Amino acid sequence: MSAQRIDGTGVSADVRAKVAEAVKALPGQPALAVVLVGEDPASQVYVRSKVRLTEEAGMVSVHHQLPATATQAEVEDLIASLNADDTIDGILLQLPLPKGLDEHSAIECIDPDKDVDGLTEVSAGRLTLGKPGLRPCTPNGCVILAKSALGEDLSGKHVVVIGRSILVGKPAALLFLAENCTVTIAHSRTADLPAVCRTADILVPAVGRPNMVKGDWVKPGATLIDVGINRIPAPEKGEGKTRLVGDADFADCEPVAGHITPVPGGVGPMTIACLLRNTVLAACTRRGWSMPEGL
Ligand SMILES: Nc1nc2c(c(=O)[nH]1)N[C@@H](CN(C=O)c1ccc(C(=O)N[C@@H](CCC(=O)O)C(=O)O)cc1)CN2
Repeated sequence: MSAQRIDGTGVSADVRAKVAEAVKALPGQPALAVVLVGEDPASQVYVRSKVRLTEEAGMVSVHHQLPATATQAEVEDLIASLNADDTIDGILLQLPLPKGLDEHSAIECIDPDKDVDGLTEVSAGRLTLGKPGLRPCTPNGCVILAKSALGEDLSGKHVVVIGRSILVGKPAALLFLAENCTVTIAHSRTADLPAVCRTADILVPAVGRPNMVKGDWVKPGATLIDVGINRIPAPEKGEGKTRLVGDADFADCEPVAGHITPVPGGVGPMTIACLLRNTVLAACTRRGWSMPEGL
């Protein structure tokens, strides 16, 4: 038996369609400001997608580009001006920042009510305390994909998240906990990692190590939500060519798992869909609009 593939591209398109429907019913247009510092090619691609998909969902998108030589003060002054701009509902600072800039300090400048990435300390605190707030996009996407495979009720499932990053691992663990899952966070110092992974009903590798999770790390029938998006050399495609792979060895895990996300086309597209959803939620909260149903 081979695992059923979880179609992240399709699920993310459904989320974006719901966002677009919700936007039509609002009394005004939510606005997202995207800040890109420097010219990292991957970040440029992601920012272009964010701008295009924000507009396709019927929202306003404002793109701010700063040079790689921008100072910490210039980045933080721009964020402060976006905080003060009442027409802006969401602020996204594209990561990573160029070397020499302090990401944490810059993120902390974002008004938590406009923090559509869910990365400020206030957003993290709200998530930890189970209070309403804006949730980090990639982890939110993981939960939505798990539900698309297993149904709305994830309670009692044992989730093993591999990785403890602030962007994915820790918030993913908290989001699955909020779904009444039993959660284990595994990491580089975890003893007998394969054995821990084999206890998971839902396995969420988020470490950025290509093909690390092997088939014999997966409990038969388990759901594998692969957060890793790693570019590796692909000499079979020609000299200098590359391809994307996840943190799980797909060919090895697919015969064992019950459901599995591919890379590309799994968790990645959910990140932007959840960002658009957060932009609507931020606009509704800030402007006192009632929250659209079904979002
Ligand atoms: N401020 C943030 N910066 C970054 C985040 C984030 O959530 N907030 N996440 C990543 C990059 N990212 C969005 O910004 C992102 C990554 C991947 C994808 C995606 O759809 N990937 C495709 C493959 C794309 C390709 O061919 O390269 C897939 O997995 O199918 C979307 C968004 C780091 N920075």
